[in-house]
Amino acid sequence: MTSVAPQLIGCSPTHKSGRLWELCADQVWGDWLRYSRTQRSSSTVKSPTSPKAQITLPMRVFKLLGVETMILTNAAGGLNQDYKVGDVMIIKDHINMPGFAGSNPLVGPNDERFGLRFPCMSDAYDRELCQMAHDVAEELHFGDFVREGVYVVLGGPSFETIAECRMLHTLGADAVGMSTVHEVIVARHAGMRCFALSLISNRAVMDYDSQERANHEEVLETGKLRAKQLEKLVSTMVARLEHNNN
Ligand SMILES: O=P(O)(O)O[C@@H]1C[C@H](O)[C@@H](CO)O1
Ligand SMILES: Nc1nc2[nH]cnc2c(=O)[nH]1
Repeated sequence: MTSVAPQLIGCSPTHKSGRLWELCADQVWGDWLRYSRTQRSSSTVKSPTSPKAQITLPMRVFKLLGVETMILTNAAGGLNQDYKVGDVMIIKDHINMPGFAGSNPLVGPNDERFGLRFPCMSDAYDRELCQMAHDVAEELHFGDFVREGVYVVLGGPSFETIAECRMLHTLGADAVGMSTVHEVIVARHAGMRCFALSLISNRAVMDYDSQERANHEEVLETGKLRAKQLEKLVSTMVARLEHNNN
């Protein structure tokens, strides 16, 4: 899901134990399966066990564990021409491109225990947490590589064509990737606060004369270069959140 593991906030060490995780996953998963079997036998309602519902199941498990705030990270290609490889983008908003074609993790029967049938997404990324990230970045002297922008998700796993990159940039996206948005939609549906960062691991190729080619090796290399600083940024935010909660 992410190049740097998603951070769990507000969870005691016991909560992170594998066994408890399995129990919660079993419970949620079992409920889903039972529910979808009933729905299938009595109507034409779509099964909730779509791939997107499956990959976002951990968000619901986090919710059941009492997690209130989600911090997610990803690697993304930079569409914004001012961005450099190694920049870190605070995600202020997203474009759910698969959603335009009806692929949304919430497609299927709505489980009212988690949230509304039609959840709002205009407040998907918590503004207070974005501001906290800017403040922490300044304090850590990371200001010169921390940005804020719009993330667009595509289905992957192929990287984009030049025409696609140009189109995405025109649509208002600053970075393009393959994850995070589905998790944020499910987390917001369940009422969790969300904050997300993109590491700009490569430049999206926008020019037919360019010799640049998106490749996974560069993504991994950039991830290694910034890992320590990203860890510092996120762990400082977590400490501040814990302090503010006490
Ligand atoms: O952090 P994510 O998982 O979004 O990373 C992107 C998608 C692929 O895993 C990888 C491609 O290089 O980067
Ligand atoms: N779709 C997409 N995902 C990425 N993940 C890291 N870099 C990229 C990219 O250029 N495009």
